[in-house]
Amino acid sequence: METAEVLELFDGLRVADVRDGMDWAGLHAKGSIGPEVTPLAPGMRMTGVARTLRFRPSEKAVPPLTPEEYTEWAARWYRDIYPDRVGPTIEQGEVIVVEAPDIPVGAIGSNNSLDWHAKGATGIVTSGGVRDTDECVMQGVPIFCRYRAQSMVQGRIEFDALQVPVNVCGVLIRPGDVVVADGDGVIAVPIEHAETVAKYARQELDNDKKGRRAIYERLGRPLDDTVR
Ligand SMILES: O=C([O-])CC(=O)C(=O)O
Ligand SMILES: [Mg+2]
Repeated sequence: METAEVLELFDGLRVADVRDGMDWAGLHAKGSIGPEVTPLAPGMRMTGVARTLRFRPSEKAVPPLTPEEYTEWAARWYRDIYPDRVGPTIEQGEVIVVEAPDIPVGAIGSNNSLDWHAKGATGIVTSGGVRDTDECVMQGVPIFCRYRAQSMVQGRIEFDALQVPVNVCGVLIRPGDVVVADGDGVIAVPIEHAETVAKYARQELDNDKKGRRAIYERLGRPLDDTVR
């Protein structure tokens, strides 16, 4: 299925609707990432097709270096050990899904998140940490993460793999799966179930709109997009 088709299928669906669609498809135990992964700021939401990335802890010792030497050494880490492999590959409508080791590193920051968004990513989800968070919130690129972290990657984590099945807090996400995220968290839909899940998610959303619209009308409350 083309990414544009997936985006159309899931357009406007809330995480709650997609969760319901997964249940209708018999996938009760699948897809929902736990409440430890949250949006960086209220109101962030995204839908897209997964492009996956995995980082791993580094076993390399940081040698004794002068601050001047450190500048060169740190640049080399980006060049040789932690190159941005995902940036050049991003296509419009993708969510960047990052499996990161459980160590306090801000592998996602205001720079790479904005760059990936400019290249077409609708947002980012990571099992790891984010830094520059005030700037990330100001920039408004949807980011869903498990924690905030201060440290840079050098001496701590390495690039491991691109476009492999990843584990995000116990949920398997494969390249090409559908990822939907909003204030309720993040859910991943196996691409082979996308049509069925979206169909019944839409049924739930339509029913919900109808029900809430009737309450709005009873209250004389002006209609908004959530009930139209
Ligand atoms: O440099 C990094 O790897 C993370 C970061 O702070 C940014 O992208 O702004
Ligand atoms: Mg930064």
